[in-house]
Amino acid sequence: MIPLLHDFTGTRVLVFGGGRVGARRARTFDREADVVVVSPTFVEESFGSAARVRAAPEPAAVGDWIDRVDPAVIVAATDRTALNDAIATAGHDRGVLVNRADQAAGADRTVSDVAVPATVWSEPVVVGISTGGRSPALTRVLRERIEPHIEDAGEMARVTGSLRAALNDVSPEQRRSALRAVVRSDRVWKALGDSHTNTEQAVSEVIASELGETE
Ligand SMILES: C[C@@]1(CC(=O)O)c2cc3[nH]c(cc4nc(cc5[nH]c(cc(n2)[C@H]1CCC(=O)O)[C@@](C)(CC(=O)O)[C@@H]5CCC(=O)O)C(CC(=O)O)=C4CCC(=O)O)c(CCC(=O)O)c3CC(=O)O
Ligand SMILES: NC(=O)C1=CN([C@@H]2O[C@H](COP(=O)(O)OP(=O)(O)OC[C@H]3O[C@@H](n4cnc5c(N)ncnc54)[C@H](O)[C@@H]3O)[C@@H](O)[C@H]2O)C=CC1
Repeated sequence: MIPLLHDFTGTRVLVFGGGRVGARRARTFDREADVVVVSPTFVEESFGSAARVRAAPEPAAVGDWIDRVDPAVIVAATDRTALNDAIATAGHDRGVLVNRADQAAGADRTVSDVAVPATVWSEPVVVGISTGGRSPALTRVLRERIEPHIEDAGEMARVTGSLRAALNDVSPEQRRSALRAVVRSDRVWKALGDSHTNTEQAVSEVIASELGETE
């Protein structure tokens, strides 16, 4: 499976199942989409700002729910395999993305079947981790290990994003080498993680030394 990034802003996501997994999926998609969770019961856990609808649709009624909500993604997170099967089929029939929580999608997987990776955010940087459905326990541990390495990446992205725009009076080669020097600089990374150090100054010095050397 190849990871791709989707922008779900302005879309709806329909989750079937109000257990721990349904709640987790609701929180995942709540960052961008309007989430509706349909379930006869809901765990005592945050569902973000998702709308909770108390209902227990039978397999035959799933299509109507999808047509009414018109979601970009459907999540099958109920504890009933036959129902999750019906949800997946109804989603495939309508060309909607389907995420099944109860199986790592087998041989009959289609391009509409999507897996949810573990994610580490340092906005706007995001890291997704998957074991191809083989070992969610490993996915979780890898996520925990990666987290501390990503903490300052969002700030680095912002700093170098502004630099790309600001370095408009040098050649493309110089701009590239300056940006590469900054993202590789231990000094700049250290400054990002330390509120007492002036990041801008560290960046300026790295650039000056880099451009000085290449001129
Ligand atoms: C295929 C997938 C569904 C999909 O596509 O969305 C899937 C499927 C299943 N998970 C199961 C079990 C567990 N899942 C977790 C945790 C997470 N599982 C997640 C994703 C995925 N899980 C997708 C593939 C991800 C990949 O490719 O690696 C994460 C990343 C995201 C999330 O769920 O929000 C989240 C980590 C969040 C984090 O902490 O970062 C733990 C660990 C724990 O809880 O400590 C356990 C228990 C330990 C174990 O079993 O390993 C079972 C068996 C259920 C049973 O036994 O009944 C199935 C079904 C099956 O495999 O058949
Ligand atoms: N992806 C993952 O990380 C994991 C996946 N799983 C799988 O996902 C499934 C869900 O896991 P949990 O949330 O822990 O289970 P759970 O048993 O806590 O939740 C299942 C939810 O489905 C609801 N439900 C029952 N009938 C329904 C209907 N007709 N319509 C809508 N909702 C209905 C129940 O009321 C309950 O809220 C499990 O059966 C398991 O196979 C389990 C653990 C982790």
